[in-house]
Amino acid sequence: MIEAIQLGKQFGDFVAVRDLTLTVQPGELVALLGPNGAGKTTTVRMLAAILPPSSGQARICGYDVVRDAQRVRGMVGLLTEYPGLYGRMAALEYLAFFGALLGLDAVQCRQRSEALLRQFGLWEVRDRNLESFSKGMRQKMALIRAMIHDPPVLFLDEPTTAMDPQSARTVRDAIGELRGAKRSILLTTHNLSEAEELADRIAIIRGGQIVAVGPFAELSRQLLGDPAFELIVARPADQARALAVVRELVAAEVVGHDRIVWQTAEPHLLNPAIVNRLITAGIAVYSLSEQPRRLEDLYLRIVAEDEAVPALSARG
Ligand SMILES: Nc1ncnc2c1ncn2[C@@H]1O[C@H](COP(=O)(O)OP(=O)(O)OP(=O)(O)O)[C@@H](O)[C@H]1O
Repeated sequence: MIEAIQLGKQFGDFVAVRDLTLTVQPGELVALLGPNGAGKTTTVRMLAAILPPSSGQARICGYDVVRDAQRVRGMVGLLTEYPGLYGRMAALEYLAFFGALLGLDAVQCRQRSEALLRQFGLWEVRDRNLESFSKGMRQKMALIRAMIHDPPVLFLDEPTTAMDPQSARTVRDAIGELRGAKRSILLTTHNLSEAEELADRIAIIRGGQIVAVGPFAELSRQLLGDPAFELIVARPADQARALAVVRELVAAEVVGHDRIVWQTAEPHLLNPAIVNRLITAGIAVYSLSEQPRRLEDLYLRIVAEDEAVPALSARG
């Protein structure tokens, strides 16, 4: 479990992280999102006991990141954006070397290396030097390295940045596989669809402060309002009449050239009524569908705010 309580970091006069309170439960993956310079990496480095906080507290599985820093480092796995790997070492050899640095028993380390290399499809290339690996393979190796001591907490700092789509997919699938029942994972990323795909909860940080936290669906409802629906008529000539029919029941607008859009908290009552009226008016419906909510809309809404928005659903 990861716990941050009013965590803060100052570099000289500059406040990089302020009053950050966040919990990641065992078995949970939380995505920490925010613009460049928002304080994501600084937060991760404090939580991983690499950088001492200026204020507040953080605990990893109950151990304080300052008082028990050494123990905390043994409990976390950290994947950074540009992990340095020793290119002249073979994959298996590298894991043995790294495991020894972490004080792992050689036999256990070898077993765990084999299991992870097999899990990530790298067992066949275990004797190849890492410099011959593709970017996706290297990032998978970095993930295996972060996992070699089976840490209960994993920090993934922009794990797929600057990767081609196929390598990013491979790494994303690997992250999906790492979500053990008991592991807490904190992921920072600029890739919003990645966060949407992987995260149980989203935390958005801006100017060093968390401004929203919660499951995506919950934050969407809070910030983007009621679900939105769009209707397309089969014959373009019917559109003006269809808009008038819909507007008898709900405020609607035309979006793009052919979509009639409205929001409602009671779609199960309203939408059948709209369809009935359209049929009675002899208007053929091509489609009626719910507009998908995208994390990008939510993120831009929050991050683009000029004024500080109050913390939302701070179920830290
Ligand atoms: N060692 C340091 N000394 C001074 N300022 C620092 C230091 N490390 C980070 N900062 C500043 O703290 C702020 C937060 O940086 P941080 O790297 O945590 O942001 P980030 O959210 O990870 O950004 P990005 O998305 O660009 O990686 C930035 O303004 C950065 O310049």
